[in-house]
Amino acid sequence: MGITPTALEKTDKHTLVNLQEEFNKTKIQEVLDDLNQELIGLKPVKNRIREIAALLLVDRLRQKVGLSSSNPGLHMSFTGPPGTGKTTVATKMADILYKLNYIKKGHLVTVTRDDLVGQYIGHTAPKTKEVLKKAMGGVLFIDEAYYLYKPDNERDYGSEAIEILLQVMENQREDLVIIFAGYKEKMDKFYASNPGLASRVANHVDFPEYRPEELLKIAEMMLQEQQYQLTKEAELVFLDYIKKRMLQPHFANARSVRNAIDRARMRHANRIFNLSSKIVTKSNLTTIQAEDILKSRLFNT
Ligand SMILES: Nc1ncnc2c1ncn2[C@@H]1O[C@H](COP(=O)(O)OP(=O)(O)OP(=O)(O)O)[C@@H](O)[C@H]1O
Repeated sequence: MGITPTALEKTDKHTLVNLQEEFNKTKIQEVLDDLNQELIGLKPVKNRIREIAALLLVDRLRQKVGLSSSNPGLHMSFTGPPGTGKTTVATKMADILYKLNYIKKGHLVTVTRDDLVGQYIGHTAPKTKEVLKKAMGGVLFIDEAYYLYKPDNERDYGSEAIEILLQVMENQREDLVIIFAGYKEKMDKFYASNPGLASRVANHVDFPEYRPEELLKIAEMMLQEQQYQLTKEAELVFLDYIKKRMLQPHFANARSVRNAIDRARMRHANRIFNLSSKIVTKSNLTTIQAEDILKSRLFNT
């Protein structure tokens, strides 16, 4: 079709070389490796982020060699229960977008409804615009985004904030990426009530709830970072603790695990402090024992 096989081959070869070079240049692999190392589990999320990164990279490359670019939508939706790594992954996503030159600064600004919506007439627009100003050049992460929309209250100022966000999403695509986050079911309802907004959110990532064994691994990783470890017995007790905690109200996955660890460290310190011998070994200082966890009120009920 006008192109000789040799010419086509040459172009193909040329493009292939560019892809590899471009990929190396962006240092995206480092971000993906960090993501892999820092977060336990989350396989589907990690795969999805890799897919999005690949799409964005290929699109950049197509632009470079003069091919049509589909102009990929950059706004995203991260759904899942609290403490499942949405904010952590959003930080990495911001870095990827920055490295691919889609945004100029690459920082993450995390907000909730209260940061965007005022309580009185005339307060919402300046509040939302102030947040947008801070987030320009980076990623705006709106946690529990569905609280922006209150269908029962016609005069709620949340819709004013949504209007402003919509304008920015459409007109300043070069400067700002928005990630809407929250529970899946509530987000689905939010999108259904705001089709204009939904149509501008191109990438959806769903964060699954962690299994107890994954939460134990997360705990062990967090402890290791702080140079602590669990005894074998403490491991089993902690797993038991997690299973009990999951059934309690306000359970927030890895965040609840982090809080539990903080409390276990407190009890550990107390135990060490009360030891009859005031000479302690390094192992005393680093080892969390079963009793440090068993003293949690969860085991007294
Ligand atoms: N898979 C994981 N491996 C290791 N640490 C994790 C993992 N998931 C979450 N964490 C840690 O748990 C804490 C909470 O995670 P993060 O804030 O990213 O969750 P979130 O889904 O954004 O929660 P929320 O929506 O409630 O703000 C962070 O300290 C994070 O490092």
